[in-house]
Amino acid sequence: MAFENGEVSKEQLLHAQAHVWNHLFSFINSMSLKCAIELGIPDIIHNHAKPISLSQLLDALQIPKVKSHFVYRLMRMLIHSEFFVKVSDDEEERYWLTPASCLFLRNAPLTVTPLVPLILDPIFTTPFDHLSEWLASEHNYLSPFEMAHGRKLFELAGQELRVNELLNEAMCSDARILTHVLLREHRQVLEGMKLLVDVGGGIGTTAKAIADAFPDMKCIVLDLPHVVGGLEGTNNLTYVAGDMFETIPSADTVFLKWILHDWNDEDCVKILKKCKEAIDDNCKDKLRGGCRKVMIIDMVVDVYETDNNKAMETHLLFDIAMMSYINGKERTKKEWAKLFFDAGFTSYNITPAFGLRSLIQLYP
Ligand SMILES: C[S@@+](CC[C@H](N)C(=O)[O-])C[C@H]1O[C@@H](n2cnc3c(N)ncnc32)[C@H](O)[C@@H]1O
Ligand SMILES: O=c1cc(-c2ccc(O)cc2)oc2c(O)c(O)ccc12
Repeated sequence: MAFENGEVSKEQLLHAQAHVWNHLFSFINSMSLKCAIELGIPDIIHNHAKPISLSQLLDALQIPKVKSHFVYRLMRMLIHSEFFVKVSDDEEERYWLTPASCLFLRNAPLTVTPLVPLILDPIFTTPFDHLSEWLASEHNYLSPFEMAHGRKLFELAGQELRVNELLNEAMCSDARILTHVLLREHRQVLEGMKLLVDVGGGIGTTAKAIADAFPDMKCIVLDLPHVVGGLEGTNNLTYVAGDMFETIPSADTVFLKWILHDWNDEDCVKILKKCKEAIDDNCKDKLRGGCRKVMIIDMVVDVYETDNNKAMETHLLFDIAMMSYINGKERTKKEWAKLFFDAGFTSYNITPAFGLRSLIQLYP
């Protein structure tokens, strides 16, 4: 196909050019959002308790009037991206929140604000500068992240408190949303369990919510020493510092939320075999009984209709992100099934229970 010889129409040429512009400038979407969150615009509008005019917004931001037009343009961009809506009255246009900007209210129980400093921190964006070099290189770097920083992500998190905190806070905010849905909509999948181990459970947000909702269930959080070291458990919640590739405490249920997408197939099979040992060990202990299974919360790329383009884009973005941070991947139904059978499990079911993520239940 050539533009020069008239094979492609003038409209197609200009459409292609606009497509390129949109694509190359799309990082400005993230950066405009980051700017609004750093300025605290969602909280200002929320605290105002009714749609806010541009001049009221400038006053609250303590931004001089000479910059009014710049803030207007930032808001116009973010209205287009569906983070705010414009409400017009007789005098002037006013801004109000959307469901997406409500997720950025700092003190809201389900806030996602900690994702911004994580995903847009240079530690996490620099690996993308190394993507082509990594693909073309003969070095044995596991990921563009390792090529950029000379260390793997979880190694760096173990060495730099700031990175450890960025990761843990972001995971915690995700766990709050997930448990909100899990405990309201899918509570039955947890019923009857006596002992659950949350493998790579971070600082324990998910396990704590489950332990509080089921006081008769005992929960264990297994994670690396730099994550769980020094954390205090409760009556029915215990922290264990360890390595999931070595030992997973025995339990009737092993819970893996957003773990397997961090690892390649070979490592996933190793982890799943350890999970199977953990539930098989528990079976030998007849006193515990319970319902033996592994619960996985992760993406299944092809559970949605093929015409759900937005869901597909999110899956693809996560897939490239996981490849770049950690040599992980997002998997299709067929790829998941292979891991499960290679690890010795006999059956499984997939429920698209959490928006773009699914609940996979695996049975020995
Ligand atoms: C993507 S985070 C998921 C955290 C949590 N499951 C959640 O979804 O909120 C991955 C977690 O796995 C932990 N992790 C990485 N390698 C591990 C290992 N070898 N043994 C135990 N945990 C590990 C990390 O420290 C981190 O907390
Ligand atoms: O950098 C990240 C970000 C996430 C992430 C994205 C969306 C959420 O709602 C929460 C967290 O997840 C990551 C992850 O699982 C990982 O292993 C490495 C990096 C990140």
